Amino acid sequence: MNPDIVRERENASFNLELLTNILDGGEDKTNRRREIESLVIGDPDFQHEDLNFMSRSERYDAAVKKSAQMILKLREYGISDPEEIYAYKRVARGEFQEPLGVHFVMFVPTLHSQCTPEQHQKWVPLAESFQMLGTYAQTELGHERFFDPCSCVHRGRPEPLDLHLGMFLPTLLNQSSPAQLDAFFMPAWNLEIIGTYAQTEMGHGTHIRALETTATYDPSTQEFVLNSPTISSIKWWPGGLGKTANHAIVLAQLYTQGRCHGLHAFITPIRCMKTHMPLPGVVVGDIGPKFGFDEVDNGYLKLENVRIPRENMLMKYAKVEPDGTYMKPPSDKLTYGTMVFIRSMIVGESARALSKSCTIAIRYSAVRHQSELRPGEPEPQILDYQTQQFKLFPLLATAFAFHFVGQYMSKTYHRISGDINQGDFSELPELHALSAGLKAFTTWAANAGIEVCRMSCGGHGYSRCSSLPDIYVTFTPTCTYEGENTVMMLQTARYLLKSYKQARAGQQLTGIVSYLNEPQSRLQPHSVSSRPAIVDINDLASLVEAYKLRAAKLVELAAKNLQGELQQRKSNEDAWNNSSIDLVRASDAHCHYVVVKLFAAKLSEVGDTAVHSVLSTLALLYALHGIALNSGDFLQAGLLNVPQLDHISQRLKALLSEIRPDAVALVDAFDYRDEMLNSVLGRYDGNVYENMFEWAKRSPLNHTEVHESQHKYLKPLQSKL
Ligand SMILES: CC(C)(COP(=O)(O)OP(=O)(O)OC[C@H]1O[C@@H](n2cnc3c(N)ncnc32)[C@H](O)[C@@H]1OP(=O)(O)O)[C@@H](O)C(=O)NCCC(=O)NCCSC(=O)CCCC(=O)O
Ligand SMILES: Cc1cc2nc3c(=O)[nH]c(=O)nc-3n(C[C@H](O)[C@H](O)[C@H](O)COP(=O)(O)OP(=O)(O)OC[C@H]3O[C@@H](n4cnc5c(N)ncnc54)[C@H](O)[C@@H]3O)c2cc1C
Repeated sequence: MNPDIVRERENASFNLELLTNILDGGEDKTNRRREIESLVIGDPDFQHEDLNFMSRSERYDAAVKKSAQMILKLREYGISDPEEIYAYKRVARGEFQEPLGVHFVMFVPTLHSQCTPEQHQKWVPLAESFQMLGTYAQTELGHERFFDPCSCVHRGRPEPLDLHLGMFLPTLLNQSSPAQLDAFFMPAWNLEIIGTYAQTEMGHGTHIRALETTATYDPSTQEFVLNSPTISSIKWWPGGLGKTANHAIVLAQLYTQGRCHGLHAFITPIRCMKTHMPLPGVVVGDIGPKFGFDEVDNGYLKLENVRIPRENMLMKYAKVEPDGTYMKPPSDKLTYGTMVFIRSMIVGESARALSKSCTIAIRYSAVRHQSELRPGEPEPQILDYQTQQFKLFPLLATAFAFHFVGQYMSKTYHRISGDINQGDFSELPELHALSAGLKAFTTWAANAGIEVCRMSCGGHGYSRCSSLPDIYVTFTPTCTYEGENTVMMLQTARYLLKSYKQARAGQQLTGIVSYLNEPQSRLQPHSVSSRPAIVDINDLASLVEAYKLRAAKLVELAAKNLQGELQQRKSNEDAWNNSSIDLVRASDAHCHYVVVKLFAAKLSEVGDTAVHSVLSTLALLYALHGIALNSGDFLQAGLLNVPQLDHISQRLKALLSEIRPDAVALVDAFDYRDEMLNSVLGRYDGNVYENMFEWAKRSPLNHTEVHESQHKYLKPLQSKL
């Protein structure tokens, strides 16, 4: 063990095990998680060469193999609790995505949430399916509960089966009639059906109302005919589509009786279940190498008059009768349910990606010595530089904040989606607004934070042995997929503005936007001199209040600007576009408030004094750092005065020093085993240099002493010059 890192751990002011228990949700949960992680770590079937030294094809191969092994072993061990499945997969996958991800997390849940009782009768009876479930049946949970797709949503490294687990299965679960569930869920669960979620097209990802794929109902054969009418309508991006999947949930414009009824979901067989060859009329393949996601075969799909039975339309909400009569869903946004689900889960993924990056960067900073602080003295640990602390500790605080927000988002999703399943759609708009905004807010912050962590490791951060480049390329698409972040912020803004208008009209708001009801007088702008600053920079409750007032102020500002535009210009749409910078700013402030509020609220649940103290320091750091970064907003809202800015900056420095002795213990509390971090820089024992040397020796370029290019090009060149 590296002596620096040993000393760091000895200096910790709190019992890190207690903090780990808080992060896990209890001591029992920590113990069980560790038990499960050990199942993978001790399993020779999961030992393999570092994927960094493999070609893309080899990585895809290894990822599919790993997915298959994981599924078999989970069933063999009888691990069925979603959190336990998640814990198992987290280690088995390391930084790699799971090829079956979207099958389980998007495909099956979509089926589940979109089937009708009539379809239920037609397909294999439910009970038979449960018998086939084996250990899952033993839990005696309701059909919607025995499989929790949350267990499959986690973005380590991508794998080809991710879309099957991540979107295909969840969509199955969310949108199938019970009959469809019986027909498709078990084959999907048993991987006879490997599904993906094919929504995005080459021409449109965001504006899904403009998708061009058509599904035209033919009553004479009771089939839908699927077509990709243009080049831009080719499905593009779905994970696992290129090589792995044999079915896709295809989102297409439904035509029946000569009318278009908008976007609906259709289970579409794309490859023969025996030979895996593409079916007639199906043109399918891999879209080629990307920024990351090497293990995943993101694919294209062109449909040429592909016929599927009427029963393959997911009909829990909208329906097409045999004669072609269309029946509307209770809400046309229910087709979007899978996206809301994944967005909610991505919030927790932001916390994980950032906490891993902080673990690597902070451990490395504790063992890396560089430059001189005081002449003649040994080189200090780079963690002793104030600037290094300023880079890393606010991110550490952010990782904790997002962890708690992720827990909240997951709970809220389950609560509201439970109501939706019971036919109560009243909280759907709030769920959509919250999940869209927090998905964008947390992924943007984590994405930027991972890169800061990488840079803070100097040159070695650039090496793949640090794992930081992998974490970055794997995580960064969360800012784009499941709803591009700016677009998501604008969706949240739409809800905020609607709520603001309702509040102005005297309506009592509930939920997270209820602060918009507070007396307008508190929100009037005051000149700094005429109004005492309300922020007590040492009091978290006061800071939460300041974030709330800032959010209210920015929502009001956006609303006024929009109103101003409307008075000057012609259409709502132009006015919206001309106010969209303000709208995104308002959403951002709203989300920031939610995060600070939830972090502060978490503290009240912490009993242990030492853990409470260190978490309070982090919460204060998070809140004050956010104010420093956005000081213009707080000044503009009259919540802060200029002298206070200097106090904040002094207080921030003091907080960095307070956190310094606990920094390594704080990242240890995230409890990532080396096998999960897969980072030479982030090793628990801190023995970085010798292991970096060993790692480099395994590079394929070192397999021979002299590379063949010497003989092929350089020697001949030398002889010519
Ligand atoms: C941008 C929008 C939201 C716009 O939709 P729209 O129908 O044009 O809506 P609008 O006119 O702006 O608003 C109409 C109304 O619909 C509401 N709404 C919009 N989305 C939802 C929702 N999900 N749940 C509940 N409600 C929703 C809006 O709030 C509006 O409500 P309102 O009229 O204000 O009451 C939509 O098109 C969208 O969600 N685009 C993003 C596409 C996306 O997320 N694609 C994901 C593809 S799968 C993927 O990326 C997999 C990743 C890989 C992996 O996970 O591994
Ligand atoms: C790794 C990866 C995996 C994916 N997996 C899947 C999958 O499994 N299944 C699937 O169906 N799709 C998948 N996708 C596609 C993904 O969902 C889309 O790329 C995403 O929804 C964004 O849409 P877009 O590409 O059309 O971006 P665009 O909408 O073209 O965005 C480009 C720019 O335009 C801006 N913009 C667009 N509309 C607006 C607006 N209304 N207001 C303001 N600005 C706007 C955006 O902010 C952005 O800056 C995947 C993508 C990636 C990268």
